[in-house]
Amino acid sequence: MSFEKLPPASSSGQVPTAPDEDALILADHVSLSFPAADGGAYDVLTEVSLALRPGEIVALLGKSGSGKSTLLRLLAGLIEPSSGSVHYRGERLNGANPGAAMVFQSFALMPWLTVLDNVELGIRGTGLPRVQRRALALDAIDAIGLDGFESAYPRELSGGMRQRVGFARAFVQHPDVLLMDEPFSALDVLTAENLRGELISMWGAADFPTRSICIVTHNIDEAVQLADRVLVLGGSPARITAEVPIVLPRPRDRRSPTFDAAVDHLYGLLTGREEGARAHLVPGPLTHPLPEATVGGLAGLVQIVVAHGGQTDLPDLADELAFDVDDLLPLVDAAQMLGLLEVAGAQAFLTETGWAWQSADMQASKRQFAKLAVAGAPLVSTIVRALEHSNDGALRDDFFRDLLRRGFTADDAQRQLELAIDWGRYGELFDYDANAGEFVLAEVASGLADWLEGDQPDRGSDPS
Ligand SMILES: Nc1ncnc2c1ncn2[C@@H]1O[C@H](COP(=O)(O)OP(=O)(O)OP(=O)(O)O)[C@@H](O)[C@H]1O
Repeated sequence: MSFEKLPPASSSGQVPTAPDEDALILADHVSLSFPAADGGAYDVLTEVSLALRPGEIVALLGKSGSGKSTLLRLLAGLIEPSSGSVHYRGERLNGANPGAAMVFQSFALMPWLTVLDNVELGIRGTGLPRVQRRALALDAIDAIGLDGFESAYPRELSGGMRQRVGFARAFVQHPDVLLMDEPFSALDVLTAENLRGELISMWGAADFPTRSICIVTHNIDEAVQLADRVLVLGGSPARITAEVPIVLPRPRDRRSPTFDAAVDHLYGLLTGREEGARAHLVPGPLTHPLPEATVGGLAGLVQIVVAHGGQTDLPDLADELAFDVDDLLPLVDAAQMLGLLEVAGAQAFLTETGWAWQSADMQASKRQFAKLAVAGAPLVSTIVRALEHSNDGALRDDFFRDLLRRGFTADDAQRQLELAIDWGRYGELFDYDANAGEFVLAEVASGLADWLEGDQPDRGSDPS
């Protein structure tokens, strides 16, 4: 592929120190809100500032739903910030970013077009003559190892090959900046590893035209493997909560202690410190949503930690279970919310409460869970309190849905209700009548009433 000659991209792992005025893309105090159902606004990002500088790969790391893809779309100029601004080479964006090309998790190919036509789409509208567009597309196809497949249709290709087409469609634009939205997460482990390796060798080649890559990921390992700098997104609305330089030479050795230390550090930032950052907020269903964890999943996690003697290294545990960080973190968050686990750095410890819960018989375990959920899970306690104050111990689900819609999308609000129902039913706090769309107070919850009215519910105290 005929890449224009450029200074070699950084392959030393050194974080470049170019000042922000040299930034290729600059986000300046960017906030973004989506319209909420009640006519208000749902804030996704707040006051995010970042610079993508020449010679660096930056990873945007955050939990699911933290706003990573939204931030990437802002950098691409596909959506406009509600406040603040995005600049490309000093020019404020007003529409699609002319220096950026995107690679999507879903590949985003046109099923009715061949590989060649899909790749050529990347430079449609550039004004280049057809012959030249074809030649460039063929070069890009060649560079990404797809020659021979020019006339194949996406349905004839494996996932890895389809993503290669996605890469070629971006590379054919010779973009200054490559914006990648979880490009490897829909691929199987080996294919993803292979493609990551190829991306890094292209990045290290002197004639690779792209000056900076920004990759969205929820995979800590991937962030440490690829990035010169990791920006951690967290909070609600999300902001950049940490910036971690990864100063490791390439190719990076996953088994090295320094690689491990970087993974542990990021794991700690994702699991622990975010809680700290939110600690000043009065916990409520909107500020402290229920993590995506069922009671069954929680019990499983606690059992595994017990099997490890009550203490475990979370990245090791994720590896051991062949889990993605995205799978494990919500369970850990939920266990922390209920006081079953404590997390320090990347280490998780079972608390006394956790030990007691896992060794209790079924009825005692349900009673304990009820107490913990009312004390630690704001949405559960909100539902119990509201039911306690209703005339007949029953309330329409719309009441809670409307409350939640002040801070969540319709889908997320529904998911919060489903999780609360799972937790509430297990603790026999309330039941949910799906036909009537009603929450109904369970008898056991009435016993919690006095305790709930107390000043500061103590997780260990008895409600009765
Ligand atoms: N067009 C939209 N309208 C309303 N809400 C949206 C829109 N796009 C995203 N959201 C909401 O914004 C929040 C952040 O979404 P986003 O996709 O950016 O998160 P993410 O960190 O990339 O998540 P994931 O890792 O699951 O892809 C989510 O709650 C999502 O539901």
